[in-house]
Amino acid sequence: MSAPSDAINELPIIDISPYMDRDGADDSARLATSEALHDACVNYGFFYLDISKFINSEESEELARLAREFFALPQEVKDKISIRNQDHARGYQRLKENVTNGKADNHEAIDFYKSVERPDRTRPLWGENQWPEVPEFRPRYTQWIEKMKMLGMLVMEAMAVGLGMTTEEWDDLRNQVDDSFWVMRIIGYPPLPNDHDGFSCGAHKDYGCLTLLYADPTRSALQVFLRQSGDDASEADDLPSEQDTEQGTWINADPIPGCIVCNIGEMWEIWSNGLYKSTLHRVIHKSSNYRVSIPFFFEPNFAANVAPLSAALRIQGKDSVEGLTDGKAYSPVVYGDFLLSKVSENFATEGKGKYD
Ligand SMILES: O=C(O)CCC(=O)C(=O)O
Ligand SMILES: [Fe+2]
Repeated sequence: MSAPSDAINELPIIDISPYMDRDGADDSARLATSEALHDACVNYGFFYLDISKFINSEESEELARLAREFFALPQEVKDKISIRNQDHARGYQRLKENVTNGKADNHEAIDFYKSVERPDRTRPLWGENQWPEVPEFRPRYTQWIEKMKMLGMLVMEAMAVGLGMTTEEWDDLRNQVDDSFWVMRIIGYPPLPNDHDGFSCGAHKDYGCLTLLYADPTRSALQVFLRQSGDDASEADDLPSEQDTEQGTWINADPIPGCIVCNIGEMWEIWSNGLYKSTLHRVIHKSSNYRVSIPFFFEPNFAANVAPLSAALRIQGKDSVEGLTDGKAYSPVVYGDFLLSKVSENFATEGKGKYD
């Protein structure tokens, strides 16, 4: 397998500040951000978001420090908040407890989901979050969740403009994400031995809406699969090939100071009727340090009915899904049903509900 190339010159960097600073930025700055997002979603499905005006680096570094403090605890202390005590989704998962493409992932993690009104730990995903007893952990991460929810909403609005949606169309889309059934994972990656042919996290697509990933400065860990232009997306859908393929290459998406990595999940692929790509990615971490990453999955509302958007169909020269005669429209899904079907597959085979 050839070494992945450096993504820094390949994945675009998008400044979201025109959408954060309503008074300071003019319409043309916002439009430039939206157009850049549109291009990035058509061509890559992955990009860097410059959030330096929104989050200072000490804040995210402190999250990584708190995560390390938890992962360094004895196994039996970490197991006290195991997913097995709850709904098999919320809580701690041991090293290699997660499986992707039939292989154990070389990481441990804690998952948190949006709280539900009447928790029931016997119902998949419907339990309560379990917080480590590490001092400051809960308030710091709670603050992060609030910021990521706000950021997710701004990126959604900017993407709606990039897709050419009218104000009414954006109102409809906003109603599908304004009570986001978000997920936050805190992941710890010990190094993979150099001669190991496994994965820290196997190749997968995220299946929701937007992933907002803060990762510590470790390089050469997260890799993104870029298709060669002109390839038919459906060919690459059959991957997850873990090998280099004819159709594309794996590139590194190394952290850039002041930026987070953002990628779109399968819900955006449906909304955009395939115009936007949900892109395969994986983690191979072989450096000597313990890596920490914190993906925040900004998702649709649990009850959202996700279907191709008129704005995407207009770009594709199709007036409406009903009018399509070639049958090439993505099928709608109710987000919560889709999520449960993914998680229950894991319940059946693994006795647990891994998020992705
Ligand atoms: O750790 C990373 O960089 C990526 C993790 C990831 O892709 C995921 O949790 O979905
Ligand atoms: Fe992912």
